[in-house]
Amino acid sequence: MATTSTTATPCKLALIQLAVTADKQANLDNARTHVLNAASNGANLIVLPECFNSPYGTKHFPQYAESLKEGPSVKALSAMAKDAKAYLIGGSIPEHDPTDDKIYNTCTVYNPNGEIIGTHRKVHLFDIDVPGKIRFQESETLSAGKQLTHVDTDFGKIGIGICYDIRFPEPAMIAARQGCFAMIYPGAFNMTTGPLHWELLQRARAVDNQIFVAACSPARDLSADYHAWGHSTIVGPSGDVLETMDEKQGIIYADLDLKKMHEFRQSIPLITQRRFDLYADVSKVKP
Ligand SMILES: NC(=O)CC(=O)C(=O)O
Repeated sequence: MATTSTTATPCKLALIQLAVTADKQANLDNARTHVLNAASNGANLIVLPECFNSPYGTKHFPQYAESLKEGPSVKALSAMAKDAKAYLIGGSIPEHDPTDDKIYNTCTVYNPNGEIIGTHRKVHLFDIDVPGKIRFQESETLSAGKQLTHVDTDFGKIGIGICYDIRFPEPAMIAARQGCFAMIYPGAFNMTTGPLHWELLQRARAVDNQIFVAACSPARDLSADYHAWGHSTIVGPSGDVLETMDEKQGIIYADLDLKKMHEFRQSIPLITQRRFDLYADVSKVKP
């Protein structure tokens, strides 16, 4: 297992639970106001929700999709990170890739100079059918990403997933074993799966891997087609909820203490107790 640094810069994480509307420019402006607000409160790692610039829905994705090179959202996010002088995990946006003419659910990540340091396309599409509750088929208009994403920051390495990606333990396991100290998921669970699984999955990914896990949702809008659960949450490496919130727009903060994470890993030393003679180390399996 790769080691996670103990001497990294202190990290103050902010999750921004944004109220998303049908007006893309208004969403970008609202994101900017909140990112600068979080930075003025000392946050140096700031996260936006899944689909923060568009309503969440398969019919909306083609309409709101934009190219990362030409579209307004990447430009706006880059300026936000630069002006906030903070790392920014830019939620996700419907991305149109002109090279293959496909649409992806894509998260872009920026350093404090406003440069893109990572791009994650949702790798597990949200295709579910819970009779009488919710049917959602992202694959009607979206294509799946083809790679896992880890970004290097002054705090250490961070793994990125988007929403449904959290249901699959392997990406978090691989990230932790390759030295990431956190997994961050912009996400938008709903009124059926939110109460059942939102917090449980974050705590599971955290406690299995002894890493920080955070998931950042849009605020709930009962006038929209899709009702987000909200409850953006930050979980510590022992599976403890550090901060959480209700369904309304707002910001939560937590100091991510890597020293405490390493102390906890020494108390319960899963890292040295694994039995790779009995099961595979997925972080080493060749695709
Ligand atoms: N919206 C998602 O991608 C996932 C979700 O809501 C769930 O897994 O539940």
